Amino acid sequence: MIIAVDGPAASGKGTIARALAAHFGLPCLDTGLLYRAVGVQVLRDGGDPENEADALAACAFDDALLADPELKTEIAGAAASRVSAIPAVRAALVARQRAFAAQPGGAVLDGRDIGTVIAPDADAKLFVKATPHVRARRRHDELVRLGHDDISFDRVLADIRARDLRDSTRAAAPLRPADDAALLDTSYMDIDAAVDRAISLVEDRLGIGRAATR
Ligand SMILES: Nc1ncnc2c1ncn2[C@@H]1O[C@H](COP(=O)(O)OP(=O)(O)O)[C@@H](O)[C@H]1O
Ligand SMILES: Nc1ccn([C@@H]2O[C@H](COP(=O)(O)OP(=O)(O)O)[C@@H](O)[C@H]2O)c(=O)n1
Repeated sequence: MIIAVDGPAASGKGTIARALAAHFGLPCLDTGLLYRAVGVQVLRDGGDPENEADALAACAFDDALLADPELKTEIAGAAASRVSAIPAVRAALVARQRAFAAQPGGAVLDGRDIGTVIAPDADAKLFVKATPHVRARRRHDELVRLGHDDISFDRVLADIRARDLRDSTRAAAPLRPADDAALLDTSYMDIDAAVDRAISLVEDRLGIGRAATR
């Protein structure tokens, strides 16, 4: 069983994807980390995240980078958003994501194009959203918790708006809900409520569990 979870920055898709994976006993891949790793690698190499050759060279990053706390910064997020608009970079990362999705038993993947490009035949698709202000508040709180308290709320909000615009207007695999995705607006839900709703929506799609017996 493949579950695709997409949505904009700090909508809660990663939290929901991990909870769904735990609930259904599936492995989970945060695909944003791959793009963040490419973005950080370009910067470390002294390259330009919008230069195709620089970004493509960075796709050969060492997997140890995926666990580096630097990937969580807004600088990494902005660099990820830039490299991810380059079709050759997306192409270089597709096989790894599809292989993860295709493992026996299935998987949960979260990102921007899981339901549209990586796993268009996923058994269940969610598109998680929330208002920019709510997302910026969540991301700012998270950054402060992680010790990155040198960034203002207004800066995080501006970064999120810029990333939303770049991610949804690019030609290659733009951020958009798949036609058959269930929409989940978490603006006024706490984590428990959002996870509970996500499980119900997936069960609904699969025709199992609570939703089927309601
Ligand atoms: N429904 C929610 N209510 C409050 N905080 C949330 C909610 N969902 C996620 N968060 C918090 O917001 C931050 C971003 O969530 P995350 O799942 O990483 O988002 P995304 O993967 O979409 O970027 C995290 O600190 C997470 O704990
Ligand atoms: N499947 C994906 C995942 C991320 N990305 C890009 O990578 C950036 C960082 O993704 P992320 O999921 O780690 O970011 P957050 O939503 O956690 O802030 C996004 O802004 C996208 O530009 C993408 O293009 N496709």
